[in-house]
Amino acid sequence: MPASLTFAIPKGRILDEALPVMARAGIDPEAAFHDKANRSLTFTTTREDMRLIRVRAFDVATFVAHGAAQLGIVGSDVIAEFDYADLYAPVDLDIGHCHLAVAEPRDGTSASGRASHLRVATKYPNITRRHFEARGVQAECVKLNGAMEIAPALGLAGRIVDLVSSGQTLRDNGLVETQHIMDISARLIVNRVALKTDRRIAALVEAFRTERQQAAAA
Ligand SMILES: Nc1ncnc2c1ncn2[C@@H]1O[C@H](COP(=O)(O)OP(=O)(O)OP(=O)(O)O)[C@@H](O)[C@H]1O
Ligand SMILES: O=P(O)(O)OC[C@H]1O[C@H](OP(=O)(O)OP(=O)(O)O)[C@H](O)[C@@H]1O
Repeated sequence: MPASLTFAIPKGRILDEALPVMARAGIDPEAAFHDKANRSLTFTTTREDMRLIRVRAFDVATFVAHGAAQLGIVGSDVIAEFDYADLYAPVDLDIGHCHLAVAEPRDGTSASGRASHLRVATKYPNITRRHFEARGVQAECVKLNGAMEIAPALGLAGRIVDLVSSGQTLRDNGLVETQHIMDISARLIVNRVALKTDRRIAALVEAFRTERQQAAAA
């Protein structure tokens, strides 16, 4: 029996969309996975040689980049933020669509002239710094892990960089989008070394590619 493969999936909102894609690629978690009362983090699957781990979205990339998991599913926002050399994202799963944007108060309270130095609240300090640097602006990032939208009203930062989908969270918190940074969707990610050394990984990448082609043609 070959060594078990570990597939990391995020606990959050991508999960519901990811499960049917995984099922069509031949991976179904055991029934306990769907039991909300179950606190286990590791689950068996319909493949004898694969287990799933359910972790936070940012940690999916970390587990896969370090080879602790060989495969995973994560948003392209997380991939861009970490920029891990050992992480390869071969398949766009066409789920979890949203975009990353700069936003500021609708009433203009953050716009104090043409600032060359900004303070930005975000979960994405690396993407944010790169985005502003490319425009000749130095961004001082205040790292938050959620609820970025309340930062401007409380004076923590003049602007935020966060994910936007419907735009409702921005609207409900008196913010407007001022710059579109990048479109986001969820990707299959694999560890590069594992891809080179274990043929099962390449076969799984192919299974996900085929699943996407069939979904697009349907
Ligand atoms: N509003 C949205 N619409 C579509 N996709 C989104 C949206 N918000 C987040 N995503 C995608 O889902 C991923 C996980 O987001 P989610 O909000 O579930 O995680 P989280 O709760 O912020 O993370 P954590 O598990 O670390 O608390 C993001 O990395 C992004 O790719
Ligand atoms: O444009 P919208 O459709 O309103 O979606 C955007 C919101 O969705 C995400 O948050 P999430 O709901 O995942 O909560 P979080 O604060 O825990 O990240 C994101 O961080 C925004 O706050």
